[in-house]
Amino acid sequence: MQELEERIQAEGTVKVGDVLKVDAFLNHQCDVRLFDHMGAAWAEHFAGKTITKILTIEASGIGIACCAAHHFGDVPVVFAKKAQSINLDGDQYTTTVYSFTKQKEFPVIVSKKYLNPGDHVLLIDDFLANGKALRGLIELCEKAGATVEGIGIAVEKGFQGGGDKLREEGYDVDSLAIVESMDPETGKIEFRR
Ligand SMILES: O=P(O)(O)OC[C@H]1O[C@H](OP(=O)(O)OP(=O)(O)O)[C@H](O)[C@@H]1O
Ligand SMILES: O=c1[nH]c(=O)c2nc[nH]c2[nH]1
Repeated sequence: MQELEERIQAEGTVKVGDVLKVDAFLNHQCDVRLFDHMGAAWAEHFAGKTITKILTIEASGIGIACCAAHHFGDVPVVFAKKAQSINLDGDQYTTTVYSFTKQKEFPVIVSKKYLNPGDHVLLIDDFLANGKALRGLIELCEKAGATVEGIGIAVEKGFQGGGDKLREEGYDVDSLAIVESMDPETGKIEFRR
């Protein structure tokens, strides 16, 4: 998606440790017009599929998923929580995920009320790096008996391999920008073509 690639080139910075910082528009300050355009791009890609629910993971996937939902008939958006809470009651599907930016393991929890065997799920997230967050969401869907119809990602770091492994396994992964290489010393960012 050209608009997203241009924003990354204009406002993104490359940090050591394979971190691309795009918090001016994607995952701290949020450009909702851009999010809307991203939702439209995923709707075009997944046009032939029936989507009954969007599933994401807190925190950074939530805003993007909510904007995308408008393009899928305002389907419900469910986000997996990364901490237990007195506000979480009843039976839950749980697993654990290693967080790329926080560098520690988190529980990942969805109430059984909000993920069902009849659901046809689109997974949405801001970043795809090693694929840990998506693996957690896929596991929750498997536990619920829900079908993963596709995966919509804003920025995939292709050189970390998580996305290509999922594609090899047959998942339909639509990443709107795939960073093939990035250099913290020069700041150069190259996209997959
Ligand atoms: O493919 P992976 O290696 O799993 O990396 C991608 C995940 O990393 C980030 O989550 P993180 O927990 O780091 O931060 P967040 O709380 O801002 O969502 C991002 O939001 C994705 O969920
Ligand atoms: O802001 C972010 N930058 C990244 O490079 C990244 N990788 C996973 N999650 C990420 N979030």
